[in-house]
Amino acid sequence: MPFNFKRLYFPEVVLIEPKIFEDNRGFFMEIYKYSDFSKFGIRESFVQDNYSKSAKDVLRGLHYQKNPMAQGKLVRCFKGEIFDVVVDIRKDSPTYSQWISIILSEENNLMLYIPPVFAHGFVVLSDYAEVVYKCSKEYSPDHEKGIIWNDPDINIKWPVENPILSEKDKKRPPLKFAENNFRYLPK
Ligand SMILES: Cc1cn([C@H]2C[C@H](O)[C@@H](COP(=O)(O)OP(=O)(O)O[C@H]3O[C@H](C)C(=O)[C@H](O)[C@H]3O)O2)c(=O)[nH]c1=O
Repeated sequence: MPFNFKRLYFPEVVLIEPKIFEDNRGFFMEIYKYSDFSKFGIRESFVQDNYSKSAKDVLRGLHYQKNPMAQGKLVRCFKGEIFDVVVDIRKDSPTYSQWISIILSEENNLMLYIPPVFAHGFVVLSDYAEVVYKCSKEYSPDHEKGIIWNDPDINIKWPVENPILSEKDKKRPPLKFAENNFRYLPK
């Protein structure tokens, strides 16, 4: 099995370590394979790939898309290092408004699977970070929503005090006013 899957504190969120094949030329790794992922329960088909480059201290997030365009994401940081954050925004979830973080980096090659009912964001720790991620639904501006990065009700311990944000992200609402119809469906 070329992947090692590990469920995190939110059991729906999965950390994936690809198997790296190194030789005198360099390295090779599979970064997604439907048959292995679906065996582990990640059965979503991905329909869009995204790629962003950000400078140090840039914070992108917290974002999600509303149903029926809610996006599952498979996130990788292949250049640099990011502090990646996932927030449970299901109002009926026992872990509602809680958050987890993981370092994704060029060094650790880790990937994060985030199901559609979580908000996602990251802040860049290295000089630059390049992030690619697969999405299980296409981008839909009409369904695109966000939550303010420093919402006191979530209280994320970001490792960057004054992050660089888009104008749009500066004006995101707090979680309590964030529109979503996600429901908690225990595994
Ligand atoms: C997300 C997206 C954006 N765009 C356009 C819309 C804007 O004109 C421009 C920048 O978009 P935005 O500022 O929303 O990009 P990010 O802040 O990197 O958004 C992403 O940041 C966090 C980390 C996420 O998890 C989401 O995948 C996504 O929301 O690209 C598109 O054309 N297609 C897309 O799929």
